[in-house]
Amino acid sequence: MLRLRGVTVRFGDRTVLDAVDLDVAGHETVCVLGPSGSGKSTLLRVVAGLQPADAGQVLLDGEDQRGVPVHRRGVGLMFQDHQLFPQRDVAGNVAFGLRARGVGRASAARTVDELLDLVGLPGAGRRAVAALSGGEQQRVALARALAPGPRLLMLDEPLGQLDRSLRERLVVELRSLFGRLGTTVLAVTHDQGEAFALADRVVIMRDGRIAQTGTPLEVWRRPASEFVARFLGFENVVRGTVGGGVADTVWGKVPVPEGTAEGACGVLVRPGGVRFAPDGALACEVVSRTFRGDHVAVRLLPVGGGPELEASCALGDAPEAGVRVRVAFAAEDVVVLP
Ligand SMILES: Nc1ncnc2c1ncn2[C@@H]1O[C@H](COP(=O)(O)OP(=O)(O)OP(=O)(O)O)[C@@H](O)[C@H]1O
Repeated sequence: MLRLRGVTVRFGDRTVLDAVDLDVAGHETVCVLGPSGSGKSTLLRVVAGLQPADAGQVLLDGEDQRGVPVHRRGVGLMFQDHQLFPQRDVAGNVAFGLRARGVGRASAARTVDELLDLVGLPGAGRRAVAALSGGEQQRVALARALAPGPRLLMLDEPLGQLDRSLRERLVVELRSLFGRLGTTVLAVTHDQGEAFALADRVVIMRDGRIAQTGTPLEVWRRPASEFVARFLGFENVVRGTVGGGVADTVWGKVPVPEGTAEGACGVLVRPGGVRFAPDGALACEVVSRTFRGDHVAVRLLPVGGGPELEASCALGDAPEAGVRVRVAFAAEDVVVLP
């Protein structure tokens, strides 16, 4: 449905998008994730036609979009600050794109009612937008973006300004809504929880390039690089040298998955794979423990040197700060990075 080929954008001598290739299939929800300044919004703007590319192609349903203006691309946009028209009521906002396309008043009103039902605001048409909560305004913005029936819906930080619990609820609602409507969605967020909950596929960007793409599970299980691992919040990453089924690291020998190529690599141990064991080879001192809801994150400082590491343990099992422990590493939670 959407195909980017070698899309490059430069601002002065800075390359903000660097030969990006990306495909989004019909009915797919793809979330672009990445640190601030990695080029996520620029990517959306190029697809929308708000930013010309210096090189490369944007194809929608196989058609090159070069020279096609924003309003002829058939894409819906919803930006972070959702810019509702304060002087119009809810229905007036949602109907805006329909009326602009010459849809008759009665037909537009029917569509508005349907969309308000869909986004969970039935009967809200006559309400003033200024009197709505942030989450309600977000739903109105979504209904407005959906109203013209865009072939591609693009969301830039769609839930950015909402509080956490509302975001978590809306993300579930959005996913189910997109599933029911069969909408194709390209969304940008810096919040990995949001991206992982919403997306069929995530794209992680770094400095204008795609660092990894895959299903949330694939990316979570097998980050492709140290950058992606750290971006996802994994901190137990060290250099190592693989030989004979283990990696030699500053934390001692770490078991690696069968078939791992020998030689220099990065080693990621997920916190769940750092196990307390009386016969564990690595002696550590507990630096801190932090309650995380369903587990406790325990920071450990290796007694013999090397960077701190984090263990995840069950609520009742966390050792106290200052205690000496021994840890072993579980091979199934070790990921070898290039
Ligand atoms: N019109 C512009 N002129 C010059 N530089 C720009 C322009 N628009 C964006 N940039 C720069 O391009 C880089 C990428 O910006 P972009 O907004 O795409 O990043 P982002 O990943 O969406 O970041 P954020 O998460 O902070 O919104 C940034 O360094 C930004 O300063």
